[in-house]
Amino acid sequence: NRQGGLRLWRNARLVTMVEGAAGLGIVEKGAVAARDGLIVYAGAEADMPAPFGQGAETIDCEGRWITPGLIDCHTHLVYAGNRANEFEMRLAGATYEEVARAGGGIVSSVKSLRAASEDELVAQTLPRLDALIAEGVTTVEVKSGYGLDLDNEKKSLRAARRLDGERQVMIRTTCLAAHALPPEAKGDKDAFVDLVNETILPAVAAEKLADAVDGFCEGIAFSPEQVARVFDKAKALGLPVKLHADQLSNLHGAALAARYGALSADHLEYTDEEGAAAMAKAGTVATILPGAYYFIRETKKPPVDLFRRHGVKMAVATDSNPGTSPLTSLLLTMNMGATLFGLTVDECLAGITREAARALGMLDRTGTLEAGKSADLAIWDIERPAELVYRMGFNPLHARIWRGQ
Ligand SMILES: O=C(O)CC[C@@H]1NC(=O)NC1=O
Ligand SMILES: [Fe+3]
Repeated sequence: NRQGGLRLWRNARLVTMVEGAAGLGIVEKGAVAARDGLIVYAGAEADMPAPFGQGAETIDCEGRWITPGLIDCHTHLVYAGNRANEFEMRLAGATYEEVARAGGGIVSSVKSLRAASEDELVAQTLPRLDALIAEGVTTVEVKSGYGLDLDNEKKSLRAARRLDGERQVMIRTTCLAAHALPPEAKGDKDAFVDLVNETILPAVAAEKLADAVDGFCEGIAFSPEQVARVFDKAKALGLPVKLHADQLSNLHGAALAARYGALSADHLEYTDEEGAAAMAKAGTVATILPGAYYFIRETKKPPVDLFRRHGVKMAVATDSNPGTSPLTSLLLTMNMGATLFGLTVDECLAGITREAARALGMLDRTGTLEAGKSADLAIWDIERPAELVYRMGFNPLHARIWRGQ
């Protein structure tokens, strides 16, 4: 019989990601014990208190590496249809403006989402979620942002919430109603922000459909002033904020996010030193999204050196979305972060575990191999952790454990 459902993974090499430990917090000859979905021990097998060994269901990991379950802390995973046609148009030389005039861009995803039922959204999202899960992802953040009216934003967030009923995964949802202007808004951004603040956010908060609120601070989207109005409302509703900031220009979105104590500011290609310093002071995580940079052939890289110098924590995520980052591999995302932006192996692995958990306000529950946290593990057929960043398009996952199962 198993002692109180105790499970023990032994004879492993641990990437604990423990804060403050040197590098990856590696423990050779390590073991992880879990009971009722929580880690009760993670460390050297020789130091493990005796009770955790007795009566446990024991798995010999045969020297394999164990990391925390991976966390994709920035996705737009719930959407309908796709925009491969735009991709072809752009390859044929069409500009973004020509694509937009042809009905492309975010607006085309809005039309597709509005035409899809909640069930259809779930069905179309599951294959993308399965691709992430196949690589050991145990927590995924999912944004709305293609509904842009009350019913369709709620439909999107309900579909996102349903994902953790369909799969063994932790889903965190974010309301990104301030993503783009819907056609019916006829260019009136301030009136749309009123709709977001007076109609959408209160209803989303009342039904607990979102764990955070996000916005797109950009010339083609919303100004810092308009984002500030949305953030004031989010704060009034008791919801944490995050921001798509300084992606295509420097509107000082990073500093704005920091001023609101945002969990994270994301993209950040055009962020300056003042923004980095403000983020460091506020503890706002910099979420690096190399997939979008790569896919839209951006040339301005996020200021990784400034983040390092100012001690800004960095997360790494897929930004999985149909327009600028149709990417569903967190492993490939790490390779892009290293190859394109010079992130180190340690920064990439921290970026999809501990720092991704921090960007979701979930560091108390996951992101490292420590007692008391959810027993979310990924077990790998690799000789050294760098292999998880080095390869492009190869998945060395041996086993994925979510809440001890
Ligand atoms: O093109 C799309 O569908 C989303 C684009 C995506 N959203 C955002 O705020 N920045 C982006 O790159
Ligand atoms: Fe995004």
